[in-house]
Order: sequence, then structure tokens, then C-alpha cells
Amino acid sequence: MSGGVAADTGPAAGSTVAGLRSDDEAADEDRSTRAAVATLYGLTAGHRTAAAVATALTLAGSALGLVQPLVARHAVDASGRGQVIWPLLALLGALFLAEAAIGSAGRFLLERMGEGVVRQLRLGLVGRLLRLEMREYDRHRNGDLISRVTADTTLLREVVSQALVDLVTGSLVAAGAVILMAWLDPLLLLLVALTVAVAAALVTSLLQGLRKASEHMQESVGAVAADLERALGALPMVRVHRAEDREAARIGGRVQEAYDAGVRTAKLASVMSPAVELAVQGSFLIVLVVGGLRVSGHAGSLGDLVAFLLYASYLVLPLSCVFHAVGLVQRGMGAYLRVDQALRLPVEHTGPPVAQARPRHRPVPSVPADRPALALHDVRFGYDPDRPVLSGVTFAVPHRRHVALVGPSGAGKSTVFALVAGFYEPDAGTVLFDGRPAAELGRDACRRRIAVVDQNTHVVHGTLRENITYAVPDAPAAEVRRVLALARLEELVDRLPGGLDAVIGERGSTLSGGERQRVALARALLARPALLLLDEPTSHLDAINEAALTGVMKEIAQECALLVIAHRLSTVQHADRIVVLHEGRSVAAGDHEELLAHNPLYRDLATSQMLRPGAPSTDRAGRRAND
Ligand SMILES: Nc1ncnc2c1ncn2[C@@H]1O[C@H](COP(=O)(O)OP(=O)(O)OP(=O)(O)O)[C@@H](O)[C@H]1O
Repeated sequence: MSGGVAADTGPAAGSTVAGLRSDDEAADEDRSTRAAVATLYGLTAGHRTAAAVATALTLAGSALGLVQPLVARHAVDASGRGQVIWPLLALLGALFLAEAAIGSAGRFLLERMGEGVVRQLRLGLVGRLLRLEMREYDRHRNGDLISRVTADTTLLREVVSQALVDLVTGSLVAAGAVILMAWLDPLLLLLVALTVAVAAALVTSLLQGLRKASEHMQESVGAVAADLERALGALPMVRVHRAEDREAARIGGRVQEAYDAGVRTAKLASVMSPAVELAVQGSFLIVLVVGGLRVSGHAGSLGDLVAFLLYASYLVLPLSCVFHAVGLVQRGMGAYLRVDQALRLPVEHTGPPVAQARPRHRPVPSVPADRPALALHDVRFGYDPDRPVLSGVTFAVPHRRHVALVGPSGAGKSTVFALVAGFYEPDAGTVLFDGRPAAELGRDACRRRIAVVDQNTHVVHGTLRENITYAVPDAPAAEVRRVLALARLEELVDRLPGGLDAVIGERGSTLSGGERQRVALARALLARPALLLLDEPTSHLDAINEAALTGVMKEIAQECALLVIAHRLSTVQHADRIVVLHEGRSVAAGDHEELLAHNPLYRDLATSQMLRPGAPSTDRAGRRAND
């Protein structure tokens, strides 16, 4: 297991929402405390100096504490002999103050190290979660992934900043106390050791359950976040269907699970503390009785007994720290496993490909003479390998040409866009940009050539300016004005208080559907892409804006290649070429008149509601209802 260092790829298939690994894998995992400590120790990489200094300070503080009983013993014995004891008492006070000062400095360093570890983990997780392979977002729930960055790392901070050092210092101080007790009175030490051993056996038997309960609790917290995100993300649907109570009950169920697991954890942890305390009190009683009998029988001095009792008390604190830390480590492992699993999810490879990646593709076809901006050659693909979605798509989009992609709902049009955008890789066939295979160029280079306005018209919380200049944050004002004019957004900017600096709500909730669509279009145009992909660009537009957009598309096609998924004749008719997709295949291509004359499917589409001028598609109508 890696110590918080993200592996490039890793197991992810067959995972569930609750836990990304299968139960078998989890069972195979080394659940011993030693393995857990080693794993969590790995997290402190980069903070070892601070950890060493903090440990040294804590130890120094404890050593000062250990000296105090010896001084107290001298003071008691000296007082018994009628000698002056105030210098010894002053020394005792100084030792006490020094212990407190050094201890707090060590504690601060530890807390800072814990924060540092959490920051490192969070940065790693955020970087990773933004770059996962697209399939992983289909497999996992966003809320659960988010809770790994927030709740799980917070629990880990406690473990790293407290448990690991408590384990080291607690063990060393306890060992020191044991040595001094052995020197003072081996018999009494044996009696103390026997009592403590009983408590240790009890604690060990509880650890496994503690870890499982903690894992379950963290999973439940993740599920709460995921379900809440689901409900908040579809709030209009929840409200319209009066499902607040149902959603609250569903999330309440998850909260209850988290509560149950939390109570189970607390139960186990609370059995551990009294076990340790009972062992301690038992040791004290034994030491008092046996030691007292020996002092009264003149077999030992009162000073020895006082010192031994003080050491016994010094053994108690570090030992209970050790037991507590062991419990905390097991609880932290539950959180760590979830963080580690997220860190191991496979990420997209965006750079140029490695040589071995190519055999997935057929031999590269010869580069066409005119090198179209985009070409697909016999592309085949399935989200699920057993269920092909595309089974032979071939077409090209020349530079400064407008190509429309039409086909019945579910034909695979959006899937073609997803492949062109590099969200998925074709199972077979080739996607070429300017005659060069996408696999050879790498995702970054392909994406630099394109801009996409998809059905979801993503608009994020922030200002209108931030949304429009998302691809080119330092775009000159003149460029911004150009795209505002092209996307017919000037009126919106004039109307919004603050204009371009007006803040748009979460997911663009303060804008209309058409406005969101035009913001997305302006953003795409600002990037001046070589190839613009528009998915149902007129779906939210009224007749005036639709006519305007048709004009805009003509203008855009003067600058770049344009591939449009369209359901309206108005956007299809003006295309230079129309590609008809049916059941995952490109079955015909031509201009509107040619296809009307020769392709029965296109004729059907054109005469059916789907491509009737101005009429929304059935599918789109459904989506609107859900908006
Ligand atoms: N992320 C996904 N995982 C699994 N299957 C998917 C995914 N996205 C789409 N599909 C399936 O792929 C098929 C093609 O979907 P796609 O969205 O490409 O069709 P489309 O032609 O764009 O349809 P529409 O016109 O209705 O938008 C559908 O059967 C759909 O259920």
C-alpha cells in the first residue's frame, strides 16, 4: 500500500459506491496494527524532520517528568532526616515548568504536521479526482468522492498528528518508567505488568471491530454526502414531485447508518478506556498494599514506595496513550483506505501516448491529401465492451465547413462527440485531427484544437466574465466583446446588475436556458478553436435567437470547422454536408436535397416531428420538463 503517493493506475473495476474495493480484496488486506502504523507512517513523508523534532521535544518533556519522582523521593527522604528541602522543591517546580513549555512546543509542531499531511492528501486527491478517466465518474458518486477529500482526511489529521507520536513517545516513556520501576522493585513491577497485560489482551481483541465500525462510519458519511448532492443537484425535480420528505427519509437512512456505526465505534472505544483505567487502579492498589506491607515490615523505605507509586502513575498515562493511539490508528485506517482507494483510481493520460498504447487501434490509414480538421474512420465503441454503441462511423469535417450529424435518439451522436473530445477511446477505428491520429497526438493536443457546447451547457458559479473567459482567462476585452456580439449576449450583459461581473448562481441557476446556452457558445468561440462541436445548439433558443444562431453558425464556419448535432431543419438545412447516423453506423452523407431524395431514413427524420422546422424533439421536450 502506498503511503499517500498516488499510483498512476490501479484497481477500480467492479467497485461499489460504499467502498471502491471488493470485499475479497478488503479481506486480503493486512489488518494488523503494525501494518496500519507502517501505512500511516508513510503519510508523514516530507514532514519527518518536524515529526522527529516534535517527538524529541515530547520525549524531553516526558524525561523531565520522569526525573520528578526521583527528586520527590530525595525530598521525602531528606525531610524524614530533618534536612533542608526547599532547593529540591524549587528544582521540582523548575522541572515541572520546563516540562510544560517543551510539551506545548512539541504539541504545536505535531498539530502543524497533521495539517501539513492533510493538505498534502487533499491536494493529491483534488488533482486526482479532476483527472480521472471518464468511466470512473460513471462508476462513482460525486458526493462520495468529495467526502473522501473532506471528512476522511479530517479524521486522518487526528491520527497522524496524535496517534503516531503518542505511540512512539508513549512506548518510550512507558519503557523508561518500567526500567526505573524494575531498578526500584522488580517484584512490584511484575505485579503491575500482570495487571496491564490483562488490559492489553482486552484492547487487542477489540481493535478489529473498531476498524470495521470506523470503515462503515466513513462509508456512511460518504453516502450521506452523495445522496445530498443528488437531491440538491435536482432540486426542481424534487420540489415539483413533492419528494422532499422522501429524499429526507433516504438521506436520513444514511445518517442513521453513520450514527449506528459511530455508536458502535464509541462503544468499543469506551470499553477500551475503562479497561486501561481498571488495570491502572488495580496496579496502584497492589503496589500500595504490597509496598505498604513491606515499608511497615522495614523491607523498604517510604521514599522508595513514593517513587515507585509515582512511576506507576507515569506508566499509566503513556500506556493509556498507547492504547488510545492504537485504537485511533485502526479508526484512521478506515478513512485512509477510502482516501487511498480514490488516489488509486485510474486517471486520463493526456500527454503524447506511450508506444504500447497503439495496438488498440487499427493501422493508421494513409493521411488524406486535404487533411480535414476532423475525420473518423470506421470508429467502433461501447461504454460497456459487450454492448456496442458505435459500430462503424466514418465521416470527415473539412476546415471551414459546416457538417451536421443527424439520427434518431440513441443513434450515438453524443457518443461521437465524447470520442472526439477524448473522453473515451475508440475500441477500434481511428479519430484523426488534421490527418493525424488522436492516439498519436495525445488528449491535450486534440483538446487544444476543439471547443464543445454540449447539451448540458455547463455554467458554473462565478461571474459572467469568468464563465465566458474560462478557456482564455486573459482574453483581451475586444475578443470578449466579439464573442458577446456573436452569441447575442450584449443585451444580457446590459441588463445584469454588474454586467460582465454579475455573479451567476450555482450551475447558472440565475440564467435562462437560452442564456446559458449562449454563454456556453460565447465561451467556446472565445477559444477560437479549429473545430467547434455544437450539440443541439438551438434547443433552448426562441425563433429570433434561433434564426440569429443560424447566421452565427455561417459566420463561425468561415473561421473554423463546425460539427453540429441538430434536431431542427433550420440548423441542418444550411450545413454543407449532413451525416446520417443510425444504430451506431454512419449510413448516409450528402446535402439536404440529396438525402431527401435518396435516403429514406433522412426523409423520415425530416418529415417526422424530430426535424420539423422549429419543433423540439421528443427527447428534448423530456429534458425540458426535467429542467
Ligand atoms: N455514459 C454512458 N454509459 C453507458 N451508456 C451510455 C452512456 N452515454 C450514453 N450511453 C448509451 O449510448 C447510446 C447512445 O447514446 P447517445 O447519447 O450517444 O445517443 P444520441 O444519438 O446522442 O441520442 P439523443 O439524440 O437522444 O441525444 C444510448 O443507448 C445510451 O443509453
